[in-house]
Amino acid sequence: MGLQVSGVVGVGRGPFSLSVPRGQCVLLSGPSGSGKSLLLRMIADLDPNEGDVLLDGLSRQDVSAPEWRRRVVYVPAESGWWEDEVGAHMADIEAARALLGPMCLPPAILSSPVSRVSTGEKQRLALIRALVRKPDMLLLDEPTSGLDQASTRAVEAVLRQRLEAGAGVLMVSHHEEQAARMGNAHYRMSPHGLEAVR
Ligand SMILES: Nc1ncnc2c1ncn2[C@@H]1O[C@H](COP(=O)(O)OP(=O)(O)OP(=O)(O)O)[C@@H](O)[C@H]1O
Repeated sequence: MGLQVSGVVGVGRGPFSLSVPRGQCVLLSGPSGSGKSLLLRMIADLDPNEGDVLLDGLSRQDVSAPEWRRRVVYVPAESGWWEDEVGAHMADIEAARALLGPMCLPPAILSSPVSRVSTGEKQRLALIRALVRKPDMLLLDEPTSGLDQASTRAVEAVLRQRLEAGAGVLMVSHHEEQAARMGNAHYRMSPHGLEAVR
């Protein structure tokens, strides 16, 4: 059970193979520009690619693209916002409200204009936006980069709850300590492809 990626090639890269069992957090590190974001985007089927990607044995070819991206959600390092107000982006406003405290965010932030929200707040709100859609797999691109220690620990605690509830996480991170705290497995992206660190 979980995510199985086999022989994925695209944008002149790969083949990449890895697995993310449910309940586990898999870390992905590697030099800037080595293709970590590209791999997450290919798994979410946001960039052209070929190869087998299965969730709990179900091939992504057998579900619609929007349904695949709801189940296997990609959260970029910098998310796009298209409405004026933060709350208008949340598919489930009550579920979003319930996550504000655990993410160290003030209750009033859902009614704030996006333009008044800080970069670190937007980063956590983008994660909340993804979480309220109840994905099975979270593909997170540096979800705590630039956050202070308290906010980083808060995000990690929320992710740990999701892992305990049976979700899987594939997360780009450059922090060794975070890998030790969160990662059940760790891959490094190198010019030769993915290398298992542990
Ligand atoms: N759709 C695309 N088509 C072709 N090349 C792309 C595409 N998207 C990104 N690239 C290129 O692929 C390379 C890898 O980019 P990517 O964003 O995946 O790196 P990264 O490992 O996530 O880097 P960083 O740690 O700096 O975020 C870059 O040189 C980038 O310009």
